[in-house]
Amino acid sequence: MVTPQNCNFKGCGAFTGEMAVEQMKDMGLKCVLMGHSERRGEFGIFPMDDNSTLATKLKYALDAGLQVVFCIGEPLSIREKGLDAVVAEMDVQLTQIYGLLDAAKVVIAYEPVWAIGTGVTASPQDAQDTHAGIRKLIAEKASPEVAEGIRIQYGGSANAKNAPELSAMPDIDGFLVGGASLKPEFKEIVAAISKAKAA
Ligand SMILES: O=C[C@H](O)COP(=O)(O)O
Repeated sequence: MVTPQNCNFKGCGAFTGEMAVEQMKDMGLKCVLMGHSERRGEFGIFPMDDNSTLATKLKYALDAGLQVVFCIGEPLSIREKGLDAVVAEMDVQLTQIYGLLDAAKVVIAYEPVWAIGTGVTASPQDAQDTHAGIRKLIAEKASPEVAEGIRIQYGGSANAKNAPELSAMPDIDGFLVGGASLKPEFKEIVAAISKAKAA
Protein backbone atom coordinates (compact mmCIF):
# COMPACT_ATOMS: atom_id res chain seq x y z
CA MET A 1 0.00 0.00 0.00
CA VAL A 2 1.36 3.43 -0.95
CA THR A 3 0.86 5.99 1.82
CA PRO A 4 1.88 9.63 1.24
CA GLN A 5 3.57 11.33 4.18
CA ASN A 6 1.37 14.43 4.35
CA CYS A 7 -1.81 15.97 2.96
CA ASN A 8 -3.62 19.30 3.06
CA PHE A 9 -7.10 20.07 4.39
CA LYS A 10 -8.28 22.29 1.57
CA GLY A 11 -8.53 19.99 -1.42
CA CYS A 12 -7.04 20.66 -4.85
CA GLY A 13 -5.50 24.06 -5.40
CA ALA A 14 -2.31 26.08 -5.12
CA PHE A 15 -0.86 24.34 -2.08
CA THR A 16 2.55 23.26 -3.34
CA GLY A 17 4.04 20.56 -1.16
CA GLU A 18 0.72 19.89 0.55
CA MET A 19 -0.81 17.15 -1.60
CA ALA A 20 -4.58 16.99 -1.84
CA VAL A 21 -6.51 14.06 -0.45
CA GLU A 22 -8.63 14.18 -3.61
CA GLN A 23 -5.54 13.61 -5.76
CA MET A 24 -4.59 10.65 -3.61
CA LYS A 25 -8.02 9.15 -4.06
CA ASP A 26 -7.88 9.74 -7.83
CA MET A 27 -4.67 7.73 -7.89
CA GLY A 28 -6.32 4.90 -6.02
CA LEU A 29 -4.50 5.54 -2.76
CA LYS A 30 -6.35 4.50 0.37
CA CYS A 31 -4.20 5.80 3.20
CA VAL A 32 -2.20 8.87 4.22
CA LEU A 33 0.32 9.40 7.02
CA MET A 34 0.41 12.57 9.11
CA GLY A 35 1.96 13.98 12.26
CA HIS A 36 5.47 12.65 11.71
CA SER A 37 7.84 14.39 14.12
CA GLU A 38 9.78 15.83 11.20
CA ARG A 39 6.57 17.57 10.11
CA ARG A 40 5.93 18.62 13.70
CA GLY A 41 9.25 20.44 13.67
CA GLU A 42 11.74 18.11 15.32
CA PHE A 43 15.32 17.91 14.05
CA GLY A 44 15.43 21.70 13.74
CA ILE A 45 13.08 21.83 10.79
CA PHE A 46 10.44 24.55 10.92
CA PRO A 47 7.20 23.13 12.41
CA MET A 48 4.79 22.68 9.52
CA ASP A 49 2.06 20.99 11.54
CA ASP A 50 0.81 21.35 15.10
CA ASN A 51 -1.79 19.40 17.06
CA SER A 52 -4.54 21.67 15.84
CA THR A 53 -3.75 21.52 12.12
CA LEU A 54 -3.25 17.77 12.43
CA ALA A 55 -6.71 17.35 13.92
CA THR A 56 -8.13 19.34 10.99
CA LYS A 57 -6.18 17.21 8.52
CA LEU A 58 -7.31 13.99 10.19
CA LYS A 59 -10.96 14.97 10.01
CA TYR A 60 -10.60 16.05 6.39
CA ALA A 61 -8.91 12.81 5.33
CA LEU A 62 -11.38 10.61 7.22
CA ASP A 63 -14.38 12.51 5.84
CA ALA A 64 -12.94 11.96 2.36
CA GLY A 65 -12.80 8.22 3.02
CA LEU A 66 -9.06 7.69 3.49
CA GLN A 67 -7.43 5.68 6.23
CA VAL A 68 -4.80 7.51 8.28
CA VAL A 69 -1.57 6.60 10.02
CA PHE A 70 -1.31 9.26 12.73
CA CYS A 71 2.14 9.71 14.29
CA ILE A 72 2.84 10.84 17.84
CA GLY A 73 6.00 10.80 19.91
CA GLU A 74 8.05 12.65 22.49
CA PRO A 75 11.46 14.34 22.30
CA LEU A 76 14.33 13.16 24.48
CA SER A 77 13.84 15.98 27.01
CA ILE A 78 10.41 14.54 27.88
CA ARG A 79 11.54 10.90 27.87
CA GLU A 80 14.21 11.82 30.40
CA LYS A 81 11.47 12.92 32.81
CA GLY A 82 9.99 9.42 32.85
CA LEU A 83 6.93 7.50 31.71
CA ASP A 84 4.31 9.76 33.30
CA ALA A 85 5.70 12.77 31.45
CA VAL A 86 5.75 10.82 28.19
CA VAL A 87 2.13 9.69 28.56
CA ALA A 88 1.10 13.24 29.47
CA GLU A 89 2.71 14.46 26.24
CA MET A 90 0.92 11.72 24.28
CA ASP A 91 -2.32 13.00 25.81
CA VAL A 92 -1.50 16.51 24.57
CA GLN A 93 -0.81 15.18 21.06
CA LEU A 94 -4.03 13.11 21.06
CA THR A 95 -6.40 15.51 22.83
CA GLN A 96 -7.86 17.05 19.69
CA ILE A 97 -8.33 13.73 17.89
CA TYR A 98 -9.87 11.43 20.52
CA GLY A 99 -13.32 12.12 19.07
CA LEU A 100 -12.13 11.20 15.56
CA LEU A 101 -10.55 7.88 16.37
CA ASP A 102 -12.01 4.89 14.58
CA ALA A 103 -10.14 1.61 14.90
CA ALA A 104 -11.03 0.61 11.34
CA LYS A 105 -9.68 3.83 9.84
CA VAL A 106 -6.91 5.20 12.05
CA VAL A 107 -3.60 3.62 13.02
CA ILE A 108 -1.53 5.30 15.73
CA ALA A 109 2.22 5.24 15.14
CA TYR A 110 4.15 5.87 18.34
CA GLU A 111 7.56 7.17 17.35
CA PRO A 112 9.84 8.49 20.10
CA VAL A 113 11.69 11.32 18.37
CA TRP A 114 15.04 10.35 19.89
CA ALA A 115 14.77 6.89 18.33
CA ILE A 116 14.02 7.95 14.76
CA GLY A 117 16.95 7.30 12.46
CA THR A 118 19.38 7.25 15.38
CA GLY A 119 19.99 3.55 15.84
CA VAL A 120 18.73 3.94 19.41
CA THR A 121 15.55 1.95 19.95
CA ALA A 122 13.14 2.18 22.86
CA SER A 123 13.57 -0.88 25.04
CA PRO A 124 10.75 -3.37 24.57
CA GLN A 125 9.49 -2.63 28.08
CA ASP A 126 9.61 1.17 27.64
CA ALA A 127 7.82 0.86 24.30
CA GLN A 128 5.24 -1.49 25.82
CA ASP A 129 4.62 0.79 28.79
CA THR A 130 4.14 3.77 26.51
CA HIS A 131 1.84 1.87 24.13
CA ALA A 132 -0.20 0.67 27.11
CA GLY A 133 -0.39 4.25 28.38
CA ILE A 134 -1.62 5.44 24.98
CA ARG A 135 -4.21 2.67 24.85
CA LYS A 136 -5.42 3.58 28.35
CA LEU A 137 -5.79 7.23 27.32
CA ILE A 138 -7.82 6.18 24.29
CA ALA A 139 -10.00 3.89 26.45
CA GLU A 140 -10.74 6.74 28.82
CA LYS A 141 -11.12 9.57 26.32
CA ALA A 142 -12.43 7.86 23.17
CA SER A 143 -13.94 4.52 24.19
CA PRO A 144 -12.84 1.10 25.45
CA GLU A 145 -13.95 -0.42 22.13
CA VAL A 146 -11.77 1.94 20.10
CA ALA A 147 -8.86 1.34 22.46
CA GLU A 148 -9.13 -2.41 22.12
CA GLY A 149 -9.41 -2.38 18.36
CA ILE A 150 -7.00 0.36 17.36
CA ARG A 151 -3.59 -0.56 16.00
CA ILE A 152 -0.65 1.11 17.75
CA GLN A 153 2.56 0.69 15.80
CA TYR A 154 6.07 1.36 17.05
CA GLY A 155 8.56 3.39 14.99
CA GLY A 156 12.13 4.38 15.74
CA SER A 157 15.14 2.33 14.61
CA ALA A 158 13.08 -0.84 14.34
CA ASN A 159 15.15 -3.53 12.67
CA ALA A 160 15.42 -7.28 12.22
CA LYS A 161 17.32 -7.67 15.48
CA ASN A 162 14.93 -5.84 17.80
CA ALA A 163 11.67 -6.68 16.02
CA PRO A 164 11.07 -10.09 17.67
CA GLU A 165 11.27 -8.73 21.24
CA LEU A 166 9.24 -5.63 20.42
CA SER A 167 6.67 -7.79 18.59
CA ALA A 168 6.23 -9.95 21.68
CA MET A 169 4.85 -6.98 23.62
CA PRO A 170 1.06 -7.13 23.89
CA ASP A 171 0.39 -3.50 23.04
CA ILE A 172 2.78 -3.29 20.07
CA ASP A 173 0.66 -4.10 17.03
CA GLY A 174 3.11 -3.39 14.24
CA PHE A 175 5.95 -1.16 13.09
CA LEU A 176 6.52 2.04 11.17
CA VAL A 177 9.88 1.23 9.62
CA GLY A 178 12.16 3.85 8.12
CA GLY A 179 15.76 2.95 7.39
CA ALA A 180 15.37 -0.81 7.66
CA SER A 181 12.55 -0.78 5.11
CA LEU A 182 15.22 -0.04 2.50
CA LYS A 183 17.15 -3.19 3.35
CA PRO A 184 16.47 -6.90 2.81
CA GLU A 185 16.04 -7.29 6.59
CA PHE A 186 12.61 -5.66 6.20
CA LYS A 187 11.16 -9.08 5.44
CA GLU A 188 12.42 -10.34 8.80
CA ILE A 189 10.61 -7.50 10.58
CA VAL A 190 7.39 -8.41 8.79
CA ALA A 191 7.93 -12.07 9.67
CA ALA A 192 8.57 -11.23 13.34
CA ILE A 193 5.39 -9.23 13.85
CA SER A 194 3.33 -11.69 11.81
CA LYS A 195 4.56 -14.61 13.88
CA ALA A 196 4.02 -12.84 17.20
CA LYS A 197 0.49 -11.68 16.43
CA ALA A 198 -0.59 -14.97 14.83
CA ALA A 199 0.08 -16.75 18.11
O1 LIG B 1 9.81 7.62 8.99
C1 LIG B 1 10.24 6.62 9.52
C2 LIG B 1 10.23 6.47 10.94
O2 LIG B 1 10.26 7.74 11.47
C3 LIG B 1 11.25 5.58 11.54
O3 LIG B 1 12.51 5.74 10.94
P1 LIG B 1 13.72 4.76 11.35
O4 LIG B 1 13.16 3.36 11.34
O5 LIG B 1 14.75 4.98 10.29
O6 LIG B 1 14.16 5.16 12.71
